[in-house]
Amino acid sequence: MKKKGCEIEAVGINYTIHTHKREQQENVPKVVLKDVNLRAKPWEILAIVGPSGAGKSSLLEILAGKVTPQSASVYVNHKPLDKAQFKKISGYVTQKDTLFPLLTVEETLTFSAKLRLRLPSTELNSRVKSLIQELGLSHVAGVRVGDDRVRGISGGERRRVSIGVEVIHEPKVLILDEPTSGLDSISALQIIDMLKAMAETQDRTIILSIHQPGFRIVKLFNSILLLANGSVLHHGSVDLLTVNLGLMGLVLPTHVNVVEFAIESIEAIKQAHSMQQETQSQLPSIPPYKRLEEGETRTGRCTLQQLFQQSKVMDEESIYAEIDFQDWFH
Ligand SMILES: Nc1ncnc2c1ncn2[C@@H]1O[C@H](COP(=O)(O)OP(=O)(O)OP(=O)(O)O)[C@@H](O)[C@H]1O
Repeated sequence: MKKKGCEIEAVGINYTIHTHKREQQENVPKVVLKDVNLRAKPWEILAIVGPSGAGKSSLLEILAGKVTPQSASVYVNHKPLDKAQFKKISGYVTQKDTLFPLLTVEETLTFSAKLRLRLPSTELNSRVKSLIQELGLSHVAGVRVGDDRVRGISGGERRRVSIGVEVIHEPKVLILDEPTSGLDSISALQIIDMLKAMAETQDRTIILSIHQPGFRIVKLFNSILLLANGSVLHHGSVDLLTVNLGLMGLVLPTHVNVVEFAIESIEAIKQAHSMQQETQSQLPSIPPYKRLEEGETRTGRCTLQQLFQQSKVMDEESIYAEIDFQDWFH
């Protein structure tokens, strides 16, 4: 039987908020997201990265249907998103754990199961037990969750419980805001490892945001979306990010992972973009950038800026296909 999954595609997300500052009479508009496009595939992890304030949480909130932007077209398996339907097939784990501190791990998941599933109690209990095992929480099943004031399970275990609450109904899409925030590197890796297994074994599409992922975590991501000031600077594989940075003259230092390096180099990337835009405007022979469609390839010349934009929709195979690299170096 063919495996089923959910491909998510978002096109043209624009989101502006109006903030009110005490000293100002009027609301001040702030662009949070600007023309954001993304694609997330089943069995894969798409990681949204970028400096603080880049718009990561806002983007996830929009994808999870919690916030409505001014414009966006979201498709699930090439069909326009139906919010009510999407709620049933997705889970959204917020950055902060919102759990009842006095309930045990098992009670917490049972409570969530009763709310979300209409199953006879024996089936419900067995679902909870198998999920506890999958989450690696068997050793603390009977321990209360706790919080900052009430001693309970560890921070990493609490994150797992939060994920468990959102996957009890076996959603095809899982959206997580900073699932590793506040965790040590080992616990963070264990969480991403668990999510990777959830993506690969359960046909799940995982979209998460993350701050400063370590080397071993970065290796587990299938795709990266680099955001800065609400704009996408890269959308594609980790290897493609390394290639693109290299083309901009940004050579990855040894012992620094590419995501960390890209975030540190945001200003240089933006500068390279604007230099390319300038060059482009002075070269009328270069055709204006046109977004490539699936399966379409481009022939002839291409500026660095165009290449970088193309990386939002192309994968490694096609990027090397028919681009004349010589132009950039002469
Ligand atoms: N409801 C809001 N009110 C005021 N400002 C907001 C609101 N929502 C988003 N913003 C602003 O929009 C920008 C993006 O915020 P967002 O939380 O999405 O960024 P982020 O990349 O997730 O940041 P962090 O990594 O620090 O969590 C920030 O400048 C933030 O202050």
